[in-house]
Amino acid sequence: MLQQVNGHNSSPDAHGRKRLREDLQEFLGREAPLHLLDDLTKVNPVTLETVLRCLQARYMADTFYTNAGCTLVALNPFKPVPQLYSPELMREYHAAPQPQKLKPHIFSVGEQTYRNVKSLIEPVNQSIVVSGESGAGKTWTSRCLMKFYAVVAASPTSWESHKIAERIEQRILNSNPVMEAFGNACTLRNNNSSRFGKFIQLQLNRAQQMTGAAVQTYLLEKTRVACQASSERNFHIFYQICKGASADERLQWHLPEGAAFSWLPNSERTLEEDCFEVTREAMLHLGINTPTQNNIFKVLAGLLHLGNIQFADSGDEAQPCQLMDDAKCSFRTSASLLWLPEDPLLETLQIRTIRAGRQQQVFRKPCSQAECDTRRDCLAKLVYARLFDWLVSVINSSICADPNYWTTFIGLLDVYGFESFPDNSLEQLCINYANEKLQQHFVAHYLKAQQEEYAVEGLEWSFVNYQDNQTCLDLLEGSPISICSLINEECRLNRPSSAAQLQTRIESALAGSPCLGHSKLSREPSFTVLHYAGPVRYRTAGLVEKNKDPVPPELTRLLQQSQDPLLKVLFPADPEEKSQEEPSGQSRVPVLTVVSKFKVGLVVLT
Ligand SMILES: Nc1ncnc2c1ncn2[C@@H]1O[C@H](COP(=O)(O)OP(=O)(O)OP(=O)(O)O)[C@@H](O)[C@H]1O
Repeated sequence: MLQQVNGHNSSPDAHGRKRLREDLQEFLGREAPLHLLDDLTKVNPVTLETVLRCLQARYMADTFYTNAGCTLVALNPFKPVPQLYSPELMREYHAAPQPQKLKPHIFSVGEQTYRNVKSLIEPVNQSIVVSGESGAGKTWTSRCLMKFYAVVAASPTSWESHKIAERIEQRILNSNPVMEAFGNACTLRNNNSSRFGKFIQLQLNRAQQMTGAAVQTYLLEKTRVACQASSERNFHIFYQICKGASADERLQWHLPEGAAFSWLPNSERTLEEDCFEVTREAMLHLGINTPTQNNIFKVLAGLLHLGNIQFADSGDEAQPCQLMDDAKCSFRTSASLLWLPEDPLLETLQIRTIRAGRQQQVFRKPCSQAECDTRRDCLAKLVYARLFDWLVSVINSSICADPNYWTTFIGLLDVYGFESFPDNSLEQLCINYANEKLQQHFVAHYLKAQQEEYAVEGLEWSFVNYQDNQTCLDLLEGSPISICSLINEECRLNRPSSAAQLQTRIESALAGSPCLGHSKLSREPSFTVLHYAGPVRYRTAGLVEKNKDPVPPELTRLLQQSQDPLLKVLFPADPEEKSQEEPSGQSRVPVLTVVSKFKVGLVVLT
């Protein structure tokens, strides 16, 4: 954020403050209404108040887009706005000699990006970064841009190629409802919150027609399958099948009306996202036929029943925990829907196998009640995450163009927005880390672009004190010690460590960072990061375990035994696989943690 323009110092003296106040009064008392200012660079003086007053005035006048130099600020109208995204308007921006001279709009950004790809002698790929906090409207905006390109980048010549293009565009648009059904959920901030990040590559041929697309996803919040914060929901698809299944399907999937599932909280609330038919239709267009769809929904129903399985404490460490009486039916139903043999399923949930010693002897250790629950949850997360990845690959194979048929691309980046909940864990840490990276990228490129523009125009300028978030990034990912490295180290050392010890380690090793706040008032062990968008308190309990994301090999092997056609694809038998019993305490564990994988993804992205 620029803090000084047109001669106002960032830390003015008394005289400077008086002048700033006068200028502020003059600006706010101007005759020309504030809502007519369509570029925030015309706001003078630039203060938080003047910028917000300008945006507020435009919002009140139903004007939701405002330029800020080369950036577009989009306000979420939170209501349908007629004609704001009509095909006629798309064509108007597309046909305009200078779209940037029209009213600020997402279509203006879309069109300029399109022309940037087109006009250059050497084709150069372009990307649009859609950023903002959760609920700001990023997914909506990305969807609008995809619709825009589906209209303007489709100008085939013959009728036949017109039909082909239509199919491609329609398929690309159909990827949205499918990915949202499986990857979005209702959170405290947003009824349709994306629980994964995505980068969509819209592929263009030499004639600038859209010939295909590819989707890359980042870090699906798979923990949501088995654990939902209060007042939040599981992924939409679970509600869709429970609410939208026909009587026949209910019978097949064992989903009688009014059945209670502990992994389906707040199902009495009906959202517009509970649209099963739309998802099915879109899946069909993407080439996922009805039998395969039914297979997917049957497996999901199996996971819902799995969530109703409870174990009773055995009271004796040497004895496995047994199923609670009222969970036996859910257990059998789940086993049958997942087409898994009952005894091995039960045993895998109850008993851990450990290899230890020189001879790599195999020990079988009954799990505690809590460990049984963890293994049950792990099984569900494993199935759901593989299913999601498989869907993305199916979508890609349906929409991706042959590399010979495209030369350039327009990228749309829609990552999860900045999050701060009462309870924040590894998911929020990764999400907010990604947002810090984007913010840094944005600031660096925005200021660079502005300076280049000023230089071309021969203007003299003086930038001071823009909000640099490097110190926060150093705290999160810096070398040699950062929050990420400390959490990774705990995973690597694989030593028993309490949440309180992790807090102490972070606080002492990173005490010098101005971005590490104190969580003195917090009862639970935690640490606070002062992000560019505000402070967030992260609970340390469970961080290391989530970062390891351990999958007991017995669970994978069990799923490889399934006779279900879909699970056979998701968990193919691997004859080469070495014996993979859980390593004993002294053995090395894989160092590829959730955080390190996520970091690699971010590096590739930026
Ligand atoms: N331009 C718009 N016009 C009308 N409604 C909108 C618009 N943009 C967003 N909304 C409304 O706001 C809701 C939240 O928007 P969206 O899901 O795009 O947020 P997001 O930034 O992607 O959030 P998250 O990071 O949680 O995924 C939408 O479901 C929709 O109801």
